[in-house]
Amino acid sequence: MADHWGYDKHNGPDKWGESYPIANGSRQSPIDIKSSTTTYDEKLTPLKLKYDPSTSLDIQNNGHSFQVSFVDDQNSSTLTGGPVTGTFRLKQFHFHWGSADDKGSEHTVNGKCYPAELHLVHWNTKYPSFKDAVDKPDGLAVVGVFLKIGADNPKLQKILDAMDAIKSKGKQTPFPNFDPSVLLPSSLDYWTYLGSLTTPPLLESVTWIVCKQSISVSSAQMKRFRSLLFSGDGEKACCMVNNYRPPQPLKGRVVRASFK
Ligand SMILES: O=C(O)Cc1ccc(OCc2ccccc2)cc1
Ligand SMILES: [Zn+2]
Repeated sequence: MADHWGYDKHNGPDKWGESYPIANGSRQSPIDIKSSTTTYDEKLTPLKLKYDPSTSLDIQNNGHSFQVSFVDDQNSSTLTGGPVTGTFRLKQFHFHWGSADDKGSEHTVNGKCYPAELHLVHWNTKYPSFKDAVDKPDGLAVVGVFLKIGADNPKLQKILDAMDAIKSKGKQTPFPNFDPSVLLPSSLDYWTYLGSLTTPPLLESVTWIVCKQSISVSSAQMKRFRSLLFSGDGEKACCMVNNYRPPQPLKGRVVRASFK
């Protein structure tokens, strides 16, 4: 792929395998979660997410999504329990969304798409840093939360208010004192399986933890997400929409449920 990867016809998910052969690997993400074929595992413990708002740093448009990054030099914001062993540190969260309310999530449930999906990215502290963890089979744990069209979600307001400052690729602005736990659903029941990054380099290093319960977002709020640009200042404006990879083959993997 001559140019950088993206989500267009010429550089999108169907083309990623040309530069990243692992795109056709044995544990790629996302997947369609077929609830009737998941297995309840009583050994799965509750997910423990402990987030310290003082670790939130900035919000940026990276040309593929927008992401909020966190200070990760201590165990201040962590994921423990659930399907993982040890302590994973929060590095960043970002979203994937569509050009309309009928698509946008990466994981699907019984073939159903949601208009957006939140990913909270954590790395395993058995490794010295995110960069060391990102290519290890047990390196990352990503919590996925579906966004479902409903009432305005006031918990998204701080993020939406920052969007004007990060409209185009490369823009970044301080984003202090944000508690990502306000974005979690009331129930932390989850599905879990072994998968990958859903963007290049598509590394097969993610323990996925997908929440069964969604959070709300209004159509008007989704329109604000779609006002962001993939393009940088001075480039032909290209709306940031459909930044999602479609479901990938399960290839014999088991999806476990933390709930009956
Ligand atoms: O949440 C996802 O979509 C999975 C995902 C998780 C982490 C991630 O990090 C980007 C990154 C990968 C490798 C090196 C540097 C940065 C990219 C994607
Ligand atoms: Zn993601």
